[in-house]
Amino acid sequence: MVEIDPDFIQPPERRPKPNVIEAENIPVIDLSPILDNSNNNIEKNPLVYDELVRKIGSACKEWGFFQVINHGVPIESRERTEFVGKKFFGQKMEEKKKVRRDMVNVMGYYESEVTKMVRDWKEVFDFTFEEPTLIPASIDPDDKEVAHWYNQWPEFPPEMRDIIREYAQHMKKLSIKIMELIAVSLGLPSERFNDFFKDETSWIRLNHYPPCPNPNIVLGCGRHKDTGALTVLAQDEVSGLEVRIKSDGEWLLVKPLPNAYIINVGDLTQVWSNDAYESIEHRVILNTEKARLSYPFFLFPAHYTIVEPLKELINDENPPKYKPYNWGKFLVARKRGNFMKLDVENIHTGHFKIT
Ligand SMILES: O=C(O)CCC(=O)C(=O)O
Ligand SMILES: [Fe+2]
Repeated sequence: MVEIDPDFIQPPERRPKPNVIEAENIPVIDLSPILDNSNNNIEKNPLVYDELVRKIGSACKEWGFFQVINHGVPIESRERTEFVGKKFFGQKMEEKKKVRRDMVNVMGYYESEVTKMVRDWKEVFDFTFEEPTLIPASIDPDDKEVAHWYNQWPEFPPEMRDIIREYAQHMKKLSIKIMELIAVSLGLPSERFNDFFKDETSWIRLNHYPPCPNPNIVLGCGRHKDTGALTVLAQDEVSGLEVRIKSDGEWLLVKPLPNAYIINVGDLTQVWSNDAYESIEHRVILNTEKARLSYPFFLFPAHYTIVEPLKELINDENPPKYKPYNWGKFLVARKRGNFMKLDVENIHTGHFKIT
């Protein structure tokens, strides 16, 4: 057996099972009724829209995630993103480290991510959507000073900046469309969430998981939930994403469906909906032969957003299940936690739960 750095080794209860089970029945939702140029669009066919909303609502409730097809994102943009991502990660470490992230430049390359206090077998590249992104300067609740996040664009491949920027626009558009469907499915006006994203802190990550000599005791990404409103995730043809389904707590592998996107309900949607919808735990398993690339877009609101269950969704019978929290301060604390290595657990949404 090849020696593995102990920082990567998962405790026995978090290791992958020897027999991977493929998920069946994951909802696959056809978004063609809401495409700009659809023949079947909502004005022409309200029943089709109602059916779409019903499917989204039930996928959010029963699963906390689903896949979408006919989503309107041009396949060329996705392919170009995957191509430049592979080119970037294929470089020598010394080149990649030129754009390595640190406490000040939180965007860029990184190879030492930690999830739940164990190192992930992966390297990442992070890009913020708005340049610059406004963010609190510190975690101190009384400190009103604002700082800025900028991207660190690599020299190679030179076309990466334009390709990722274009792709990010498609991700934003798709994620807002899905938030609109989620809003309607909760009985709210479709644009109910939109103002939260005016000065958004959304970002894109490229995840590269190299083959691993011992995938039985190591994970590409440890179990976690995504903290934002929702995640729009693309994966290449190599499988690895597992989700922990709600009905029986079993880990199931999400087989790649060509050109589909995986949508994860995030913790924010859970809080806004006062637990009507729940975020889902997921992780990434590895294999000994093939590298894998995935690239999530994390839809995050403006830093000054006070996150709390929506007033329309709470009442005497259904009181708020979360204390309000400031999104920017939370985000800064999380980013800081990323540098605090293996001895402390990172802040998470559960800290605001009213018990
Ligand atoms: O690689 C994947 O499929 C999932 C990655 C992920 O969960 C994340 O980056 O938050
Ligand atoms: Fe995730």
